[in-house]
Amino acid sequence: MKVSKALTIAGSDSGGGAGIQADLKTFQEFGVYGMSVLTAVTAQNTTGVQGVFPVLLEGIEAQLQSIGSDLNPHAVKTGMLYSGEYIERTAYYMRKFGWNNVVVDPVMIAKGGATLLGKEATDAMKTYMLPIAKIITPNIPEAEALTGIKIDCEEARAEAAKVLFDGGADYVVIKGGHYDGSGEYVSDLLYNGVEMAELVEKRIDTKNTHGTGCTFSAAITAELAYGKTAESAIEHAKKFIQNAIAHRIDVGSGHGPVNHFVYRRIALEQY
Ligand SMILES: Nc1ncnc2c1ncn2[C@@H]1O[C@H](COP(=O)(O)OP(=O)(O)OP(=O)(O)O)[C@@H](O)[C@H]1O
Ligand SMILES: Cc1ncc(COP(=O)(O)O)c(N)n1
Repeated sequence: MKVSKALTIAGSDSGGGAGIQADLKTFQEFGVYGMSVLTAVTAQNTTGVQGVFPVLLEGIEAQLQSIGSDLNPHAVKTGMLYSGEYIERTAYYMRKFGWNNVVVDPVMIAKGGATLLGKEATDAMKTYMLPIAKIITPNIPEAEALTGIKIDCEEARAEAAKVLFDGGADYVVIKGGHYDGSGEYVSDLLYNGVEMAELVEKRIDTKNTHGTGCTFSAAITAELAYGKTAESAIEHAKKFIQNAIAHRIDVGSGHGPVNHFVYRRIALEQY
């Protein structure tokens, strides 16, 4: 049986809510064969990040070479890339193997405030990752860091989306989870170089939002692996993350994860 294959290049979250674990769980939920290149190990749980331990650069290159020489993913996503040097080498291998269905989630800071990407790496993200990104999915603080634009209104968000498009991404999604936390709705802005569109859903009042960004971008990647268009992949991923936040599971005492197996659970509940 032929299957669609997706690769995540990201950090490990020992707590299982974000990073590689969120990505692989999401790939599985979408029926896509998941593969991983680990960039860093984090000691992490629902209360925060207790430690960050990068994988040797040599180890990252070896993993990329192993995947590229044999497994040929249909789509690839990046998450926590740790440093400018790691970004540059990762981009090199992505180009070398001709991976062009690429979703870049420019992970910089964990929800609890821990730094997951060195400040010096912002330039590397712009130089090496933006030009190979089919879709880039920053949250508001990440879009601000990448563009230098303070996003405090819709015009500023649209301006930032244009700057990221001009930097080389084919599609820009600036996520609204961090935007106006008191609003009734949460909106993500999608820009394809021609028009701006808003993806709007009801804001769910919950503290279980750990890993929302990872899960959302992994769902987009899974859909791209199936051969879906970018627009349709983003739309479906938005519905998935909404369901995964809404059908909450309770794990840990802090900011819990989203429900990665929500579709399976809904299917089981229907019996
Ligand atoms: N409370 C919420 N209710 C509904 N949707 C939400 C909520 N919080 C986030 N989202 C959605 O989840 C997705 C991820 O957005 P968010 O802005 O939280 O990304 P992020 O900060 O990169 O996530 P993380 O860093 O936690 O992985 C977006 O589609 C966003 O609209
Ligand atoms: C390994 C890893 N990658 C990404 C995130 C971002 O997720 P969040 O902002 O929800 O903490 C994380 N916490 N850990």
